[in-house]
Amino acid sequence: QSTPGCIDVNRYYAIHEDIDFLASNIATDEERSHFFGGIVRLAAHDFMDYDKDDADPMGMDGCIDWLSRANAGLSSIWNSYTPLYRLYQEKYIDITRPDFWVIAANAVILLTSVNNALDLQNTFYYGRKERNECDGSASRLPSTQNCQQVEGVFLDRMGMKWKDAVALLGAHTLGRGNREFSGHHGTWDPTDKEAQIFDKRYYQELVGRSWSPRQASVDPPLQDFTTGDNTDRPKMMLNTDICLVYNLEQSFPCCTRTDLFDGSGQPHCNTNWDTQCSMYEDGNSRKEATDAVANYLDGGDDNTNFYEAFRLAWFKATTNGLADLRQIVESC
Ligand code: HEM
Repeated sequence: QSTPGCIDVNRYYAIHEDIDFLASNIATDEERSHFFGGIVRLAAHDFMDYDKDDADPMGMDGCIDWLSRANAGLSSIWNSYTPLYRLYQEKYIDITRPDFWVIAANAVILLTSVNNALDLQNTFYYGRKERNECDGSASRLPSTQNCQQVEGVFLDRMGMKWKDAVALLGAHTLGRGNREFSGHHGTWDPTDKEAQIFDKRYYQELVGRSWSPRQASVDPPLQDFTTGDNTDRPKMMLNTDICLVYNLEQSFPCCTRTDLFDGSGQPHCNTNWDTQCSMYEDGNSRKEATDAVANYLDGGDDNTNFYEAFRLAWFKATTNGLADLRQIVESC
């Protein structure tokens, strides 16, 4: 019998097996991509409320403001009826909620990474404390409006670098947005199958396609970017994704690749938007974001640069401000 709350290697990977099993019971690619993506998003929404300069820094504490619009959709992953929640209740209740969320996300990342190459066990630490009230946490979460949101969360409050922010946003390669949750509908990757693979596809999509502005919703008014034929399942990028490479403050409304045409000479950009989005010039601090994108794209199909940057950024984000964390042990 293991010590309550203790996490050893067996237990850590047992959670991986359980999540793999839950995923295998999901009937469609669309739902499975949301299951994977939703688990990673859940952990991210817990750590993105960290503010190093506030008397109550928050961060990973298992506390989400469930009533806030910023968190809409997370309850389809975590509430008393969901398989993940039930798994926790039945087998892992002695582990704190934030520790469990990180392990669950680590499991998704390992299971969905190419050749199961991104194992985050060596950089996993446990012992996070959980809380049930975190008033004001949702006001620290980023909206999808512009790059200042990205800077506010990752650089100003979480104390990270652009390369970390860009690596973390690469997680948008998993899962989808839903019109009933955030109002931004579609996937960053071209298919629901690809939205279940944790790889550098997000960056390839970001720089490789003509993204044109789209009105995502009228009420509330939301704008994002889309590409191609959207009849059955839209593809999307948020302003906070596009702005890692393109200077929207300077050139919006614009299309990201006015140089791409189809076989009959028609531009890939939506014909309403024929202005080219500009890129950041040397000296602009956001150029660091673009350089990070280029770095993660390096090496053909090899994901090493992205994986190693993600490992570091994820470690920082999931341990930010926390002391007394412990490495998992061989045996409890
Ligand atoms: C500027 C920061 C961010 C913004 C503005 C943002 C915004 C969004 C939005 C609007 C959605 C769609 C939600 C829905 O409709 O269900 C979403 C989904 C998602 N986000 Fe983010 N996000 C950010 C950062 C992150 C980070 C740091 C991670 C993880 C490291 C992450 C992982 C995901 C994943 C995996 C999904 C898909 C969820 C699903 O399939 O249900 N996001 N994000």
